[in-house]
Amino acid sequence: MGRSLLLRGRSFFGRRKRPQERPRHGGTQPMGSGCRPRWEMAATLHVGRGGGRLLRRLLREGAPSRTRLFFTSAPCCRGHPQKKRWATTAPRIPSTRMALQIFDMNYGTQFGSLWPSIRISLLSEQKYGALFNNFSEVEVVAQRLEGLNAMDFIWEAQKAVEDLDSMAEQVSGVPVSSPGTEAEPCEHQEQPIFSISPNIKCYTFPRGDISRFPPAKPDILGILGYYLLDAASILPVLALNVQPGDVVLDLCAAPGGKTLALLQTGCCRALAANDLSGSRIGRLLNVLHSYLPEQLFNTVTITRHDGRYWSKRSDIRYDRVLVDVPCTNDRHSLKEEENSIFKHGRKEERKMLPMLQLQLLVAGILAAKPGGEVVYSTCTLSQLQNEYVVERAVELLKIEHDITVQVEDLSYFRKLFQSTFSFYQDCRLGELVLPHLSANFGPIYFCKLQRLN
Ligand SMILES: C[S@@+](CC[C@H](N)C(=O)[O-])C[C@H]1O[C@@H](n2cnc3c(N)ncnc32)[C@H](O)[C@@H]1O
Repeated sequence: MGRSLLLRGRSFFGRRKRPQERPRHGGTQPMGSGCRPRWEMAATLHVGRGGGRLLRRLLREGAPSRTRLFFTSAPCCRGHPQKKRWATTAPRIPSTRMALQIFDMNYGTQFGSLWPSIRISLLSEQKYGALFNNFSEVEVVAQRLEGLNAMDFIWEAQKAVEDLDSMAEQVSGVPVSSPGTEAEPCEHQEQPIFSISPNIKCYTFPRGDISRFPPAKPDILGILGYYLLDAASILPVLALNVQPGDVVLDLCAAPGGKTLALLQTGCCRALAANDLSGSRIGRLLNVLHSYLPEQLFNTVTITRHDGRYWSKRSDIRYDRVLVDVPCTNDRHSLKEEENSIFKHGRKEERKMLPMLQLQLLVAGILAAKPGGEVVYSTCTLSQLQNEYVVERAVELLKIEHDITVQVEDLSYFRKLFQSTFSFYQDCRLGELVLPHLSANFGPIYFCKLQRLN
């Protein structure tokens, strides 16, 4: 590709000129404007192949005195269009802005008229929940949280549904099921059975209340009373419906919010917490040490493997598997430059995310025993990383492993938790919590699958 060199005056490539060398009227002064420029030479060289060599020689040996060198974007002598050249210092668009541009393009189409409201919520301050630590001084911590006017949204939701059910019973005279109970099949029974992991408590401030939780304090044993997280990220753990004696795998576990929630159930006979990242495993270990008594450590195994190849490493088949995959992490990507997947150099990695997610989900399902249950979750709104991944995994397991997977209905989550979260109504397979200014949690997508054979 040819390039052209414009030779004018002197001073090139960053060397500061002495004041007497500087043209009095500025270097861009047009010729013939009445002021006599002090440049001795002004020339444009059109150079084809070998232009780089010429430039290096000029730099080494020095250009003629009072000569300025410029690259121009003039077409080269062969008439080919000039390739645009970027200085290495050209400012790059910040990752947060890049993320917003891409979201506007994709989510504008995906969510239509809902997008402006989701967008402003994503750009506003996020709301937190306090995951209650059952292994701390429970009464003191509960009093402290209730004193702040926060409520356990899981208990509130179950109570509200129980109240509705008993009202319905009184009106119809037909018994209806309650949350968390496996009722006998019954012809009259049309209410769904709410099956959620037990013993998990998570405090939130009421809708519209944007108060913040103070940091948790250690008790006399040094154990912290609650863990702050996006309250919607508890929903995938609730959906997993861990039962007493279950052997559980958390395939992408670090930094450990959901691992901690799984342990709060008190149901895990054994829990394998795995992650690929060593530094994030360090954070997971810190979390477990800060929140659990030592005797509970016997039930937890921490490993650092590539989750995609899990079943090649372990023969254990699990009752429950959580696959909380890496994703575009939408809220974080709009706020933080650091570690952003939208950084210039991470474009390829970003494009490959759905493939990585698919591989992790397939590995998670292969690690489940027949009849076992798997929850797939992300913190993105992207259909490509959510529903498409689930669809592809179901197809792939059938074709390549002859394994049948059934997607389970989680629509009762919408009814149960409607007063705390804003749910998207048009998901086909799973559930999606949409950020909303009055309940600024999420985005969290979760979908439950059962391995049938
Ligand atoms: C969304 S985060 C998990 C958050 C965690 N479940 C929690 O609640 O704190 C996704 C995690 O997947 C891990 N990861 C990425 N690629 C992985 C792989 N191939 N195998 C296992 N873990 C992986 C990342 O290091 C990251 O910690």
